[in-house]
Order: sequence, then structure tokens, then C-alpha cells
Amino acid sequence: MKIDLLDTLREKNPIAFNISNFVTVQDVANGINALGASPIMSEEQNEAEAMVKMANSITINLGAFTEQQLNQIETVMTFANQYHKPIVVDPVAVGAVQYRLERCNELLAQKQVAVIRGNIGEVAALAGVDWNAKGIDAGEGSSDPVETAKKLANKYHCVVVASGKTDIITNGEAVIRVFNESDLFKLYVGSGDMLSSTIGCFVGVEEDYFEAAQTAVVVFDVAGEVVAKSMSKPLAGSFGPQLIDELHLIDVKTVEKYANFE
Ligand SMILES: Nc1ncnc2c1ncn2[C@@H]1O[C@H](COP(=O)(O)OP(=O)(O)OP(=O)(O)O)[C@@H](O)[C@H]1O
Ligand SMILES: Cc1ncsc1CCO
Ligand SMILES: [Mg+2]
Repeated sequence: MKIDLLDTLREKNPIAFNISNFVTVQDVANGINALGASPIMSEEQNEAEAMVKMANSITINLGAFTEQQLNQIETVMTFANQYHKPIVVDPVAVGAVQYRLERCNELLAQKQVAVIRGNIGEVAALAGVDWNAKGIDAGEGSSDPVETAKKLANKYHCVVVASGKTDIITNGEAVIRVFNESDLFKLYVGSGDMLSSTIGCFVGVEEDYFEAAQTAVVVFDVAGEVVAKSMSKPLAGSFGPQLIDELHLIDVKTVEKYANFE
């Protein structure tokens, strides 16, 4: 695993164009800014081409889109493919809302993305695998998460990150599992969105998206684990800001020391 990519990210300070959702946009901007990227958000169709040309990567969060925003998302993805800029998609709640699943599958069928990052309920829905998702949460199911993630990666020829207690990263063949974790992630609603946008930062500096996604997951998970272990009162409300602080502080040595993957 290329943990050194964390230094590369900070040297390059990539412009990370994010189409976020209104719930977590500020955590995403502050989280990746603290990490060492330069976030920019936009919901305006008329500046889509300029945004894509300027950006090193695009992260598209489908957390709360309107019909108008969907048109902008489609335009942005078209330009991103045209200008060869990597796209990360976060398919929020596609396992729970049929409308979202259909729109997301349409986008993924028409455009090439670098990485899809969702919880296992979202990944299963896109892969067409049986699972009971619950709103924005993963929910429950008995299908094999690794086979499910691989199926989705092969369906859309991209890297898939299926997050959960164990995070699974696959390019459809090889699989890496990351075991770093904390229960506090589940209590802080911006965690998943921040993880997707962190992956967005790393694909902006590393052309091997499988490597980039691995580093992003390990850095993010170790940051959360380090914070949770250091808290005298491990509570949800203060976890978020401290996670942003740790994304600022974390270095390659710390990640190497605590990273737990195979
Ligand atoms: N059960 C769990 N125990 C520990 N860590 C978890 C657990 N589930 C998820 N995580 C961690 O939380 C982070 C976000 O992943 P998660 O699967 O919760 O995304 P999500 O469902 O999209 O979250 P969000 O509701 O914030 O959008 C990941 O870094 C993952 O490792
Ligand atoms: C709670 C919530 N609702 C739509 S998006 C979002 C944030 C998690 O993605
Ligand atoms: Mg989510």
C-alpha cells in the first residue's frame, strides 16, 4: 500500500471539486481542506465545464439531489469523462429509495467513474444483490460483502469501496480489507461523505485508482480510530470536529503505525 501518497497529496494540494449534499457539505469541505486538498463546491450548470477543467478530481455525492441538480451532475460527469478527470460517486441511500437507484444506475451506465464508495447496502443495491438497506444506513443482509463489491466493480469497470466495520476495496479482482474502525463513525452522519471525498482527493494525485482508494481508506479510518481512542468521553458530537483535526495532524508515520489491513 502506498501510504506515502499522503505526502504527495499535501505537496500537490489538489483541487477537489465536490458536488455535496446540504447535510454534510461543511464537514466535507473542512475535512479535506484540513487533510491537504483544496475543496470547491458548485451546483451551477453554467460553470460545470470551468469547474471540471480546473479540478484534479470530482466527487459526486447523491445524498439529496433535486431534478435540476441531477442535470448539472450529468453535465459535470460528461465533461469529466471528456477531460479525463477521475470521478468518485457516493450513492447515498440507493438501497432504500428506488428513484435514487434508477438515477444512479443510469449515470453509471452512461459515464465512466473511477470509484464508487458506499456502505454495503448501497453497494449491494447497485450490484443487484439482495440486501435490506435502511435509509442512509447499510441495514442487514446475508450476501457475501466481498463478492458483492467485486460484482459491482466488474459491472461498472471501476474500483468499489464498500465501507462498514471492515472496509472492502476492490478493482473486481484484487481485494484489500481495512480493519481500523470506531463505533463513533456510525454516530457521526458526515463520516461516509467525508470518506468518499477523501477518496476523491487521492484519485486526484494518483492515477492508479485502486491504490489511491486504499490509501484514502486507511488514512481516514486510522484518523477516526486515533481520535476515538484519545477521547475521555467518546461522544458523537465532538467526534466530528476532532476527526477534522486529526485529518490535519495525521502523518505517514502514524498511519503506518496503526494501519490494519490485508
Ligand atoms: N459498524 C462500524 N463500526 C466501525 N466503523 C464503521 C462501521 N460502519 C462504518 N464504519 C466506518 O465509518 C466510515 C463511514 O462508513 P459508513 O459505512 O458508515 O458510510 P455511510 O453509511 O455512507 O455513512 P454516512 O451515514 O455518514 O453517509 C468508514 O470509515 C467506516 O470504516
Ligand atoms: C442524512 C442525510 N440525508 C440525505 S444525505 C444525508 C447525509 C449522509 O449522507
Ligand atoms: Mg453515506
